Amino acid sequence: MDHTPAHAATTPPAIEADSLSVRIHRKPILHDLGFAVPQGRVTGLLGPSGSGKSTLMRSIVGVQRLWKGSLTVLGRPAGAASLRHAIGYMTQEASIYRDLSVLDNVRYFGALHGRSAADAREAVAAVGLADLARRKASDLSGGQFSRVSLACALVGDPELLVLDEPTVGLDPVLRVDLWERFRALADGGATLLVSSHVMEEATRCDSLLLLREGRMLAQLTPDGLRERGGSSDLEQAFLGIIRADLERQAAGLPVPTKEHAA
Ligand SMILES: Nc1ncnc2c1ncn2[C@@H]1O[C@H](COP(=O)(O)OP(=O)(O)OP(=O)(O)O)[C@@H](O)[C@H]1O
Repeated sequence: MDHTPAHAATTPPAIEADSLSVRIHRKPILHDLGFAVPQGRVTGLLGPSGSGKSTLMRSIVGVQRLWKGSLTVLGRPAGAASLRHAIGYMTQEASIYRDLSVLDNVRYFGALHGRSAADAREAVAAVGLADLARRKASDLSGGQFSRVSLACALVGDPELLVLDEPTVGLDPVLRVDLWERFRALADGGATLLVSSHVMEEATRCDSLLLLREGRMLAQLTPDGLRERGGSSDLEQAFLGIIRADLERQAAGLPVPTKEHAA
């Protein structure tokens, strides 16, 4: 199904990177990335463990210092103070208050964005925690805990949602519910950047960014991935692209870093 909104071709990208490099403790982590995340769509950020997904997300939300290149988010440099209310960010390690209830956590984050108690209840329900709204966060399971964190990112109704592995540890039914919610948010105009290890989730995205060892292997659609990777199975297709990249490296050919497809 084509989820491309009619305005997508004419609107500027929500996120644009040009020759972006990041070092941590002088160690190069992201290498000369060039890509564009379209507005009002769901973009999946996929890559093996350690490929740099979280580092890239931290760069986008403005908590990671850039070394070289540029990173523009909603038309402003990443990290600009004015972006604070426009971005919802869910980290891998849930950052919520353990001594507050589920609802109070979400109300607190909602209040920072001027949202009402009703908005907080709605966000709690959206992540399937309505029955546990009064439970203290410290008494939740790991999966429930991370869902509170997701509700905190959703409650501000931000223009851009950056979600670092939001479906890890969730049962399949809730996983499907959440992807439907992400789709509805994008249909309403929000931009979502969602990282995942699970290639099956890539089918739910409009656009995919494939990272490996800090380099952008490709930016394409799920169909483009199947075609370029030579398999209808997305996992196999990703492996096909990695193999082709390794062969290119072994042959001493230049390594592509910039992708502006999809
Ligand atoms: N604070 C740090 N100090 C040193 N190296 C770091 C630091 N943070 C990240 N790295 C390194 O940067 C690389 C990318 O890490 P990152 O967490 O961005 O990957 P990831 O794709 O999100 O991995 P995962 O899927 O396992 O969460 C890894 O090699 C990691 O060891």
